[in-house]
Order: sequence, then structure tokens, then C-alpha cells
Amino acid sequence: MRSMSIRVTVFVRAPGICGSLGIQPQKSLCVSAAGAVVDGKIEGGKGAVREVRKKGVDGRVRRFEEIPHTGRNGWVNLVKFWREDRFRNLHKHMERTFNTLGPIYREKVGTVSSVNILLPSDISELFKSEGLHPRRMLLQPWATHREIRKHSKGVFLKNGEEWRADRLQLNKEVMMSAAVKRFLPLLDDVAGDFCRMLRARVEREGRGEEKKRSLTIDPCPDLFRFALEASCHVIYGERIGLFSSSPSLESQKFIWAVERMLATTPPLLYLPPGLLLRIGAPLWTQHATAWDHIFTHAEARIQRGYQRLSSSQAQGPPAGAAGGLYTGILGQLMEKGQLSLDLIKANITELMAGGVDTVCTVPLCVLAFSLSVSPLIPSSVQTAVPLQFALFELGRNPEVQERVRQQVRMSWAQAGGDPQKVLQGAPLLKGTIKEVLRLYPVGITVQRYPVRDIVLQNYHIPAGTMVQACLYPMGRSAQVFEDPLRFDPSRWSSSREEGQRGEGGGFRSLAFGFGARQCVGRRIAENEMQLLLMHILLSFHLSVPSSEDLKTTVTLILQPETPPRITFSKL
Ligand code: HEM
Repeated sequence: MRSMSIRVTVFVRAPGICGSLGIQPQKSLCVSAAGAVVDGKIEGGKGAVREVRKKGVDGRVRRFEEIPHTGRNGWVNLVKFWREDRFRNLHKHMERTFNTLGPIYREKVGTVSSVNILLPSDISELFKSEGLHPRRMLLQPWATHREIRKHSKGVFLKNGEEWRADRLQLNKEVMMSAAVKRFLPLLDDVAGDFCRMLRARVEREGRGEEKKRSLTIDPCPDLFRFALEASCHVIYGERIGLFSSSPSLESQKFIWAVERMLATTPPLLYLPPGLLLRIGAPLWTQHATAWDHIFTHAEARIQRGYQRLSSSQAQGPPAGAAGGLYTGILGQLMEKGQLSLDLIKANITELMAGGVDTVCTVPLCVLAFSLSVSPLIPSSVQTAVPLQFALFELGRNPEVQERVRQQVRMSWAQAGGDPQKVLQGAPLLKGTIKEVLRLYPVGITVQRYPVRDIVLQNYHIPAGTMVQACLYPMGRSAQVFEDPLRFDPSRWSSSREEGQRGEGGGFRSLAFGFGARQCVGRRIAENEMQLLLMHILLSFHLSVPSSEDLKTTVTLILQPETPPRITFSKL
């Protein structure tokens, strides 16, 4: 009989503190298929393993309270989080905690409690029990704000089936392949323009001979502008001119507002109470004013789209897909008329604002309580950040870069200028994005509140518990990925992926979430990032001044501590 071993986590209620984490120690035991411990080995097949997982060593499902945890007192933990700067290093903290406690643990910080899990098989179990919950308490702190409340009420207050019906309408314009086919040329336009702008800059500011000029820069601000321009083009069907040497005042104000909003978010979230009390109010005002501006910008575009549609309808043939001219997601939604104008506004605003379910403890801790919030991250920031990581990884892995470039060149030559065909013929581009999001997921967790009781790793999880699938530690876990720290886009090729599919194997790539509530901008983001990389790889060779690992930090999203510098050399 084939012998296999399974690690079963047994929580030992030993008093005291374990290492620097301040966590309760645990022990790993190995058990037989029948459930008895036999010298670190378990006899039996997969079924036996599953059975042991469900029932526990002694045939019973363990109680929730027995899940290993990082300390029972949420307030003590909160102080540790502040003292040890764990908010900014949450991804590393999670990775260390899984290494110490095993694949499931509980954590309470302030009043926010979660169960954290790592393995795809458990994550698959979690998603099976998700309900159609509304976007829970989204924006609670921000919702005091006029513009946001006005725009968001349509989507956020709806629940269950009603919400789902609206979402299915939206999905037709943003997720389905027919919609992707329509908006892909718009993204391609912006990506092409970005590369032309960069070539001109390398020509102007670069070093070296005329045909081999190269320029080393921090591409972050340009990537950010690219992502904003691309999102606006697809959503509103309108270019906002961020690549022009003199963008309009309106666009400049918009950029300023997004930058201001981002700059003020981390201090509002993480400043120690004393400092926050002193500078909190002005910061809050700046933050809220910036958000107001972002929403007002959306409102203006929506009004303009509405007027355009009304006048084109008055003139005769429709301006949307039926008339041959694609007018962006906004135009499509308006033309179809299946959602009310309020709902269209709410959905468009949410698409611009994006959203990552990130649980954090907000400054209201100062007032002696904390909240679980789902802050918004502008969608453009969400694509600009992985693009930075992608350029860095391709730059420090020249062989991988060359392999991807060869595939792109071949596909480009065969596709006759059709961007969709180029992407289809170059799966390594998609693999590159998946690989980047595996190592650097924008949101380090995806959360769910199961609607019924479930069992994870032998433990009973009551319905309503917040369970977090921890993407950063999963992406770097040797239990889940072979040679996890190697940047290898071909690991996602369909043949190799098949080989990796074990229990819950399909749940290894979750950067966009899963199910009914998965990222609604997923197809926009994936295609936007792939098209930009495609144009860059066709135009430039990438290298990096330093190939040392990037230090990363969590400021709502996972980002490089210092943006990487990239050398673009003309090909
Ligand atoms: C690399 C880029 C991006 C990543 C990694 C990302 C990731 C995510 C994740 C993890 C969620 C939560 C999903 C879940 O709970 O299952 C989410 C939600 C969302 N994302 Fe994205 N996102 C990205 C780009 C975008 C873009 C470009 C847009 C808009 C154009 C967008 C719009 C949204 C919206 C509206 C939601 C809320 C969906 C809902 O709750 O119903 N995202 N995103």
C-alpha cells in the first residue's frame, strides 16, 4: 500500500509566547488513515486524508476555539500591530504566522476577527459556501461624504438576487468575450500611444548611440497615467489627454485628486493616535475633498455621455454597437437602457473607483473602537502597481523576457494587427500577469463570510465568520507552488496547470477574487496590462540597475516600498 503523510495541526494550550510573533505554539502530528498517530506516517489514499481533515484525529470536528491563534486579546494585538508596524507588513506577518501555526489560524486585531487560510482546497471549500451578500458596509467612513453617498447608493444598498440581476447586466458589458472584443481596440490605442510617448522620451533624454538609446527611470507616474487614461477610455469612451504635453486643467485636477487621495489614505489608517489627533482633521478634509473631486469628475463624464447619446438618438441611427461605433461601457449601458440611470451612474462610478475588499483597522481606534472597512482603491492604481512589478521581474529575468518577446513577435507577425489575436497567440503574456499577481497580489487577501457552517482543516467555522484567503502567503508557499520564488510565466500554461491540479487546484490564482463578487474590472485590467507589456516588449529591452528583491509594503494594496527603476533600451 502506498504510504503518505499528512500534517495535522494540534493546538497545544501551552501558556507563553512563541517567538517574536507572540503566538501560541502548536505541534504537528502525523496520523493514520484510521485516525491514530503512527510515527509521523499515514497509511491510506486521498479519501482517508479528506476524512481525517474533516473529522480530526479522534474522529470529531474540532471546535472553533481550538483553531491556533495569535492571542485572544484584540486590543493587545492592536498595540503590537502599531508597535511593530505590522499593518504595513501584514503580508510578511501572515506568512510568518502560517509558517509557525500551520495552514489555518485566527487573529483578532481591535474588534476585527478573522480566520486566515492558505491552502487552495480550503479556499475552494470557503467559496462553495459564499452567499450573495451585498458589498458589506462598504464606504462606511466615507459614506458621510456627499458625492460618494449620492453615487453609490444604487449598488450598495441592493441585496441578494436583486443585486445579482443588475450585476449580470453589467457583466455583459465588461466581462463577456463579446464586450472584451469591443473594448480591446480602445485599450490597444492607449497602450500604443504610451509606447510612442516613451520612445520619444528615450530619444530625447536617453543615452547612447542614436539607434540604441536607453533611459533609466521610475516608470510609476507614467504607468499611473496610462492606467487612468486607459480606464477612462474604456469606461467613458473618451480620451482625457493625460499623455499630452499640456493636459487639460480638468485632467490635471483629476490626477491631483487621485494622488492626494492616495497620499492621505495611509496616514489616516495607520498614524499612531497622538499624531492623528493633532493632524487628523485637516488630513481627513483633504482626503474627502479628493474623493469628492474624483466622483465629480465621474459625474461630469456621465452627463456628457448622456448628452452625446441623446443627441445621437435624436439624429437617427444609434451611436452604440448597433451603429458600428463603440462608445465605451457607459454608452453601451445607456443605449441598452436595461438599467436605470441611477444604477448606471452607480456602476460607472464604482468601476472608476474600483474596490478591493481589504480589511483594516481604521483610525477610529483612536476613539477606542475599530471597524472593518472595505476601502476603495481607484481601479487605475490597481493596474499600475502590478505593471511596475511586471517590468521589474521581466527586467531582472532577461531569459524569461526574451522568451515572452519571441512569442509576442511571432504572434504579432501572424495576427495582422488584430490585438485580440496577438494576445491569443502569446499566452506567456497572460502567464506573466498571473505570475506577477501570484507573487505580488494587489489585495493580499480575499474575504468571505460563509452563509452556512463549514469545516476547514478539521475545525468548525460558524456561518458569518470572516474568513480570509491569504493570497500573498499562498503565492509563496512551497505547499502550493513548485519552486515558488521563481518567476516563471510558463507555470500557468494549460498543460502544466493541469498537472498541478490537485484538490482545490483551480483556486491558486485568485488575485481578482472569485464567483459572483469577483472583480468586475478583471477583463479590463488583464487586457490593459497584457497590451501594455506587448507594446513595451516589441519596442524596448528591459533591464534593472539592481536585481535584489523588492521590499514591499501594504498601504491598502501591496506596493514596492520604493518604486523600482527600469532601464528601457530601444530595440
Ligand atoms: C490588477 C488589477 C486588479 C485587481 C488585482 C483587482 C482585484 C479585485 C479584487 C480581489 C476584488 C474583490 C473580489 C472578490 O471579493 O471576490 C475586486 C473587486 C472589484 N474590482 Fe477589481 N481589481 C483590479 C482592477 C480593477 C479595475 C481596472 C476595475 C474597474 C475598471 C476594478 C473594479 C472592481 C470593482 C467595481 C470591484 C467590486 C466588485 C463587487 O464587489 O461587486 N478592478 N477587485
